Amino acid sequence: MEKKQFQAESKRLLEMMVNSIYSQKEIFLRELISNASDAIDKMYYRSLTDENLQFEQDKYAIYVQADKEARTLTLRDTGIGMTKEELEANLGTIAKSGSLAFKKENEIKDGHDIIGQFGVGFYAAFMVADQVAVVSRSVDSDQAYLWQSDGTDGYTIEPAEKDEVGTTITLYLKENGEEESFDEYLEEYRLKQIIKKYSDFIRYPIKMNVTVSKPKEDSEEEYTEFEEEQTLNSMIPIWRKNKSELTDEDYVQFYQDKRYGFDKPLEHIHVAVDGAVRYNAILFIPENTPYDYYSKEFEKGLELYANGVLIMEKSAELVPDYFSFVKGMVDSEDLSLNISREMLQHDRQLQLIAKNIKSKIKSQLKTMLKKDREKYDKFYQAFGRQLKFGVYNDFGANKDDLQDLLLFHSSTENKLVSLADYVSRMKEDQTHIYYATGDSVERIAKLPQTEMVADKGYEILYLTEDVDEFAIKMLREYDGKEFISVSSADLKIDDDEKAEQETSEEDTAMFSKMKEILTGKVKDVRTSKRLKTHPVFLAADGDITIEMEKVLQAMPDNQHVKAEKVLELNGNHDVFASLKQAYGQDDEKFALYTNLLYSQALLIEGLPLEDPVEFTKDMCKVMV
Ligand SMILES: Nc1ncnc2c1ncn2[C@@H]1O[C@H](COP(=O)(O)OP(=O)(O)OP(=O)(O)O)[C@@H](O)[C@H]1O
Repeated sequence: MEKKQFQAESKRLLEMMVNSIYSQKEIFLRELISNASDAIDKMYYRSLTDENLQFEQDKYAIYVQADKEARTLTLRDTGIGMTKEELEANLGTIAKSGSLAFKKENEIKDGHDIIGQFGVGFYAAFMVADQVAVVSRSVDSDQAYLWQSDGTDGYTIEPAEKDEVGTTITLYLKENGEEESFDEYLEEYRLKQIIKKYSDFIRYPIKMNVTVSKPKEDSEEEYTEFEEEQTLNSMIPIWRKNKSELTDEDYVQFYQDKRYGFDKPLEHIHVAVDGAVRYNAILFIPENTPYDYYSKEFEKGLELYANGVLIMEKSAELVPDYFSFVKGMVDSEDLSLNISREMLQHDRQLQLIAKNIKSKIKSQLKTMLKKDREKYDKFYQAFGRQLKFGVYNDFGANKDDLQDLLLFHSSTENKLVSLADYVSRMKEDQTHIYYATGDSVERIAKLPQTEMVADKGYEILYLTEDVDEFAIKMLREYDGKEFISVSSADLKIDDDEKAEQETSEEDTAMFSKMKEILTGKVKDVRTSKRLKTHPVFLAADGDITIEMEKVLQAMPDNQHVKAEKVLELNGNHDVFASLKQAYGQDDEKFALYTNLLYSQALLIEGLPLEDPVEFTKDMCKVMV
């Protein structure tokens, strides 16, 4: 059977490609510069085997020049150039990559400097130009050729004049339309911006004549303008340098040049991995919380480079949410890019890198916590909240990774403490980790429910942020020790006091009466095992504590989740005696006392009084 070739309608294909592959037109410049860099790299590789060819690094450069009058943008390189046949094959055939072929022919396994592989990047020029002229002279030929095309009607090739080996590409920019202007690609600042963004780390200098103004010699107010050739890219990616060559200032400079933040980095992590996946990364932990950090506007992610060429400005997949404060970049030669280089084909490599990065950040933070506590405290102040969200989110999937990075206020220490610190200080008879919640350390320290635990000499973690208790509940335990709130019904303290406070039958009847008075407000009334000097306290039975109720109520999608409140009374307090006296003798007084005790308990918990006017009236009744 006769086998037929597919016929490609090149014109249509080119049109489709030009208009659908790339999401941003500015990319054309990245593609042409990458081609120029590849062409110079090929000269380098050629010089390794060709004795007649000397590769002198400083002879090689890429020149960019705009001509506003002619509305042209020209790129010139001193690379390997193309013969007539190569022009035809490489620029006349879509998806034919001379660079990929070069890599294969020369068996360049570590040919990681060569960027091109798909054979389409060049055509990105037609997104901004309606006519492209390429004059090229190959290192293997004395004759130069001009390749020309309008991107729709094929191309022409004819002999041309060119003194030096290399390639000059001239783009005749499209006319400005109503919605689109192409003039921006003639503006110096714009070209500089695009080059800096995508091609900053191309290894050869990208040069442009730029207009500079200087004060005139004899006057400070008058300026003269003149042209100066400037190199626009930094060329050497600092992440490829050896760590020992770099100073802290170099990293700060990089952080600021890249505008990762307006602050200074608190810490940097320089990674060079050469294993199952090869990559370099420079990661930063900023000093300050970005103003929009805890808002929806904040976008996490690291810059992603493939061979020094920017692929993505914010690759979110590279950092987990709980480390979303980390800024920086990753460069890898092992990424399977898609044709536009804007995305990755499949993200196995990316996942590997992300996993690796996660553990690097974690271990760096652990080291900081251990070795430089002051710095860690600073970090924790800025981003600790995010770590706690990390413990809570995803149903606690990451809690093991994060639990050792958490810090909390403490009843016994005048500083934030880690869970490991706490456990190391636990008393011999202590089986649980105690915590108390409230708006501030000062307020928690005064809470009646902390009395008993504190009296036992047990340390109490003070949870002051809304997310704290949710994170603790998600952790459930640390090092085999369960967390327990000082407000919980059973404090797990075996004590004789328990026996002391057994409830008598008479008290039970009195509590039922109180429950009746407080219908809908409390689930139960009972004597407290934990109160020492205070008369009353509002406990919560069940999983939802009063602090959690407060947080949930404040959320926009308030689910009306309520804690099961229990009024606990101190049986040893004088107030309890007064209450007992009123019970059965003076119903009005008994109701008054009950309501007042309940209101006091609400106030201690930081809960709003249901009826402040009624409360003051009750107070007055007691006073007169
Ligand atoms: N400035 C140049 N000097 C020498 N050869 C070039 C130049 N520009 C392009 N070429 C040749 O043309 C081929 C096609 O270029 P094109 O940009 O379309 O694809 P590519 O660079 O190979 O791959 P990619 O689509 O991944 O960028 C290149 O592989 C290269 O052989």
